[in-house]
Amino acid sequence: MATISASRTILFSHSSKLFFFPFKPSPFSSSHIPFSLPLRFTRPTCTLNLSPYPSDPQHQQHHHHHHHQNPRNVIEILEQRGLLESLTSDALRNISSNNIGATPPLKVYCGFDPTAESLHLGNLLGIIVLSWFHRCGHRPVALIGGATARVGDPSGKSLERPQLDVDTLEKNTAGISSTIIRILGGAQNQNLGNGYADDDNSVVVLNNYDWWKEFSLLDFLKNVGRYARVGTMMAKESVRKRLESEQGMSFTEFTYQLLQGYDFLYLFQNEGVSVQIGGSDQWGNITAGTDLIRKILQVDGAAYGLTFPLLLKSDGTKFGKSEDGAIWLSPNLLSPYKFYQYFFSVPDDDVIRFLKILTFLDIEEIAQLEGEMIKPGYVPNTLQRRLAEEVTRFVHGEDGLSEALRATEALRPGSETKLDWKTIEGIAEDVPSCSLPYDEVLNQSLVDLSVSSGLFDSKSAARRLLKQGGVYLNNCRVNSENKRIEVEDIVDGKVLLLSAGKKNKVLVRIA
Ligand SMILES: Nc1ncnc2c1ncn2[C@@H]1O[C@H](COP(=O)(O)OP(=O)(O)OP(=O)(O)O)[C@@H](O)[C@H]1O
Ligand SMILES: N[C@@H](Cc1ccc(O)cc1)C(=O)O
Repeated sequence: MATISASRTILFSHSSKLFFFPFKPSPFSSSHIPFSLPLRFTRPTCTLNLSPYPSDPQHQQHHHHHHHQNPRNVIEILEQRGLLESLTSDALRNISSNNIGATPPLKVYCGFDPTAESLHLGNLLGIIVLSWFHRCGHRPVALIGGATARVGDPSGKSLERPQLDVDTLEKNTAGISSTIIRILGGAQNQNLGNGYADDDNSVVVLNNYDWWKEFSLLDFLKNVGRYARVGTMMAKESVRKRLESEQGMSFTEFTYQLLQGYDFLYLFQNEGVSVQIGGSDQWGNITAGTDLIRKILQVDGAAYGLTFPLLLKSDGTKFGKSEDGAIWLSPNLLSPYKFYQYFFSVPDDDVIRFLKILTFLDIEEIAQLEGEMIKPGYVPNTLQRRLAEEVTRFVHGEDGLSEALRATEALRPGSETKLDWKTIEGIAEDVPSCSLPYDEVLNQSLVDLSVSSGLFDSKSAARRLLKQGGVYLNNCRVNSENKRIEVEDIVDGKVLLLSAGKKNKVLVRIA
């Protein structure tokens, strides 16, 4: 919670200064005063593997020599893994080779509109691509679209987005920034005080509301709108599609591409950002930015766009938030256990593709795993387990992964893992549950509770299984027929888990 409220205060506390025009010609000028202090979150080098190789130390050693001799290019890596759809210019390949001394690091940005409380698996691709740039020595910048979320991106949407109120936007912004910081910056190491600690590992998080809130309509029309051609704007897929639809398109949504376009120009000029990345549906908005930079700043070939393909399920549908069962990245909306389970059960057909796109495992190692999959004696779900571990660790950290593993083990039929509150919470949704008042649980006989909680239909059935040693309380076998519930049986004073045999479980919550 501390993280969320801290980043929230800072994200909204800037007093932006007025816009100044004309634009400065050089994006790399160091004399500019930023409109607002960006947040930089630093993590120590020891926890972040900045090499384009996996975190496995053996592998790193193995590749170390080769790595120095033949530094790898982030664009090649993305291409190899199925993470590259389009580039605005092939010249980006040349300037993005691994920068050990050779070329200066690039600043790369990806924007996220706070239209939901949490990011989802589709949005994770942007974070992963930012992380690949980071691992190859470049600087990632995450932009929260506090302003653009008020307008609504028509890209890939057949209907106008609903208007969000300010409270919702702020809540969403807090949630999304804390996720990005947790994943890319390491929340426990965030450096809230001295914003400009400019070391290699810092992750910058900005909010575009900071520059849009003071921008007057007349200034916008004069300094941005004048350079945008309506014909070009109408030709964007996001606009064409919508104009064909019955609902049409509002002027507000029509201007979205110029807001995102100007963001790129702003970041290019004030933050030295020269690359924008996004899903393939963002192509129109990204090129709006490179166009504005060319026309307004009169610089050619200095700003680049890169898109990645949308992540699809094997049935061809997109991972998003609108359909049910969204894979949320926030542990408040989807427990690390559930998140882990999702990847543990992906079909064999998807697992290799997902390992390439969603993990940082070496491509050679993935090829080797693929080979094992078709060998006789392959234990089903071995690759899924690896996938689930890697993705859960990246998104929820080592703690989140062990929480997921503990819950998985606790739910295994016949498990005897000792249960703590966190583990029980993690599995709660997967087990039927009931609520009973404290005094109907404490001092009750286990036989009575097994019936009142719905685990058994009758006391005689409960007694029979108890005698056979088939009844478990919090995953421990109960040996006495006369067992009564004691204070310490109620985990954290809130909950206990009853099991009949290896599979039937019921969670008793204190009402
Ligand atoms: N499945 C995906 N694969 C890759 N990128 C995605 C995916 N889903 C969303 N994105 C990226 O994240 C951006 C933000 O998506 P956003 O959250 O606005 O929409 P969504 O959740 O995809 O929409 P929907 O509400 O239709 O499910 C998209 O513009 C896209 O670039
Ligand atoms: N339009 C992007 C978010 C975004 C917002 C502002 C930007 O400058 C860049 C990207 C999306 O819908 O995901």
